[in-house]
Amino acid sequence: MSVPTSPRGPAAAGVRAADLRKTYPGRRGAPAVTALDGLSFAVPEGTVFGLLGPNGAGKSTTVKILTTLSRADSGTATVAGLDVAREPDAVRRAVGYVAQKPVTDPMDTGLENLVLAGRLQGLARRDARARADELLERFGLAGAANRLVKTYSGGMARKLDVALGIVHRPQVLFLDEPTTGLDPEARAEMWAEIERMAADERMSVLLTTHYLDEADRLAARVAIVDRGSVVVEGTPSELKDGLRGDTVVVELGSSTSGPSDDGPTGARARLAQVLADVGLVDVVVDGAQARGRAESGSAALPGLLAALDGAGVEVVSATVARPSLDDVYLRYTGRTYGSAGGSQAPAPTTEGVAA
Ligand SMILES: Nc1ncnc2c1ncn2[C@@H]1O[C@H](COP(=O)(O)OP(=O)(O)OP(=O)(O)O)[C@@H](O)[C@H]1O
Repeated sequence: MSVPTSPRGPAAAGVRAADLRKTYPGRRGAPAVTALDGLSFAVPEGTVFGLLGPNGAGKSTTVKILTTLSRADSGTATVAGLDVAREPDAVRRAVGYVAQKPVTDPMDTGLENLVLAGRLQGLARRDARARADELLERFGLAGAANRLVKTYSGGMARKLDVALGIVHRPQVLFLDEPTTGLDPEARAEMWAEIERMAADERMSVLLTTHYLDEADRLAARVAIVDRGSVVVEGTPSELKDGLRGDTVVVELGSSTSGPSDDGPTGARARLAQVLADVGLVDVVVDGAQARGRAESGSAALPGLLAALDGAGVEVVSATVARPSLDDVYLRYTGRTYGSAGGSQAPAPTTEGVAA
């Protein structure tokens, strides 16, 4: 789980960030904000790397520095072997960036969008057309090449965004939330394409995502960022295997958050305590779900259900599973990762009991 520190190690051609620090000055008398506080990680060439973290953790600031849109106060970073502070123009040519917001023109066709992007990257008209055709084919958009982008489905439009980001054959691709809002089929297609780009073209991909299953499936390595630094880094398997025992998840009935003398927060705290009392660690109660880890989930379950019953808590279901990246995230940030919206659950709805 270590972060390579050699300035010219095998990771040099991918991405390497070492001890990045960045503070934004406070506006109108507000205190300064430390966005990055010694952040380090390395993306080996030709691999997908997942950068995960709660809102405000410093992911966007990191990507801005690596794509030369912002400068670090201190620390060093290389992208495709190039120093972002000393060789920004070369870095810009070496990277592709697919933002969350579409950059396509909805009133142009897919083909027109791609040809224009190629021309803007300095390709001759013929080469831009050839590259556009190649990318349309590859992303399964050839049949829709001459349709206005505004008629594309969400999945097709997102694929076109990614195609635009790689028109100039970048060595390193920054992908910000590539599948947010896509249906399962479109997500699966996008995943296959991302895997192919990394494997077949030795492209290094830095993925920021709010879907932990996406990071688990796609990323060779992930880093969890919190408060401006990497709190843990490794392969998804390493990180999950690093958590001992099983995860126990209890879905609670609607009566659970019912009347309570000290309100819902007090009810959640007491519920968390019930789980902790039967030996569960890293306990969190979040909405209608309570979870924690036990050395043996199946051994802990009868006692847990009896304790919940004794406390008058209605249980809808209880499951035991191997730890997931959600559990890793919770362990290292102390927060759960929200599902669709992606941010951590707001503090007041979550009640935890530390290990
Ligand atoms: N231009 C800015 N001026 C002042 N503070 C900023 C600026 N940009 C970011 N910040 C602050 O720096 C911290 C890190 O923000 P950053 O956007 O890098 O986090 P993030 O992990 O990308 O979050 P999100 O997932 O919400 O995009 C936050 O506290 C944020 O409010």
